[in-house]
Amino acid sequence: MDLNSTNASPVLTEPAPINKSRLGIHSSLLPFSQSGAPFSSGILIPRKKPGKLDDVRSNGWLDAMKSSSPPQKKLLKDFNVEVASDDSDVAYYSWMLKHPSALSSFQQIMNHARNKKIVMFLDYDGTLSPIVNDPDRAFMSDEMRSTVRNLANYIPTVIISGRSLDKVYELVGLTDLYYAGSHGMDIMFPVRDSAFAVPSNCIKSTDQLGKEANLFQPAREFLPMINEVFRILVEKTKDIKGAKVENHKFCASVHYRNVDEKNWPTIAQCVLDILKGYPLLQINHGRKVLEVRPVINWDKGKAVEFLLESLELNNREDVLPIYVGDDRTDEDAFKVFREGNRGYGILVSSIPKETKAKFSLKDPSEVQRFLKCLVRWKEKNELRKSINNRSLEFGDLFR
Ligand SMILES: O=P(O)(O)OC[C@H]1O[C@H](O[C@H]2O[C@H](CO)[C@@H](O)[C@H](O)[C@H]2O)[C@H](O)[C@@H](O)[C@@H]1O
Repeated sequence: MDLNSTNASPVLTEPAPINKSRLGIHSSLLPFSQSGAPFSSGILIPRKKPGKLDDVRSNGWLDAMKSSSPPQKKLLKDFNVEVASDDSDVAYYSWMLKHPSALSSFQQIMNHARNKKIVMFLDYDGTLSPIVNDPDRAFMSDEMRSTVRNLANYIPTVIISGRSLDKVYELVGLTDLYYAGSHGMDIMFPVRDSAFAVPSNCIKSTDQLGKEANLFQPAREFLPMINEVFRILVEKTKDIKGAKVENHKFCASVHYRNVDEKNWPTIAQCVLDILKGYPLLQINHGRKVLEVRPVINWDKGKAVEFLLESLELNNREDVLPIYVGDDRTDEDAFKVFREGNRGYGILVSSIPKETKAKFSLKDPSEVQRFLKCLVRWKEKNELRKSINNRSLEFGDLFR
């Protein structure tokens, strides 16, 4: 990805022509035509996508909500598998033939990693922390934290999450990592003295340790809009029992995990009605969550490419990126690896799911085992290298 070419770049290299993007966002970031009626705040709005249905029953939202984190039986039915009592295991194991366990394929993955630099991308919720009812209590275990810390000693490690950058940093609490929040719309990366051309719309900031860092925020102009919508969402959903709205800076999440299923149409219709006033915002379906985000052409896949580029590790034969995630938003990163025939996507799922990931892991405890194996493999390699170096030095004594 050439970050400064106007075609591929998400980044403005010159001031945007005013009639193209009053938001200051390059047209390559907007997925469809921008000729439309002026927005009340003076922002030019894109023409609405044709054929969008205005009712949650007819536009597929309700179906998507029901199938997010579905009970096993329902999902197996979706996979056309006859479900009778224990058949779920059979279905899972036959799915694993297509997406083998990253644990049992560990040696195969490491064979491929030989003489390559691994870069690890880790999603947070459902990958490092188990899915729980209260998003404020989705903590990773101390053991997982120390595993990730050990990993980062050997391998550049990025945490990439739908949560805000600050929140995910607070939850992970490790300094030697890279972080991307708001589904990759808020990226902090180190300042380097190198050939990497820092995109012109990056801002200088400081990281958690007070060190100079770059911030890349391709949806920065949407900040007031997201804040406004967040406040409206909170207000309009306050009487729906169990509903919870989170502000993740460049996106807002409306949780319905704790809402009675009979009220799902109400919460969905409420979000849809609010979004009718904001054509520059769209909805993504996560795990029992509706995520409101800008319509810019940016996702976790683009963020992964951006981060690799900024670490000067993109499109290199000697680099093996690995991405572990559990969510639909992680599919964008899996797709980048699969289509580019580089790197490995690992889906965390205990049920069969349609995915672009090559491998699978059942749950966060398997993720931890996989990361531990990687640390051990790295430790052994380092030891081997230092023994080799020492025997070379020893050999020098006799030369
Ligand atoms: O990209 P991620 O790090 O996976 O974040 C995705 C969303 O994760 C959180 O919600 C999910 O986890 C919650 C805690 O386990 C769970 O209660 C919820 O149902 C899940 O959707 C987070 O709260 C969202 O804002 C993130 O977008």
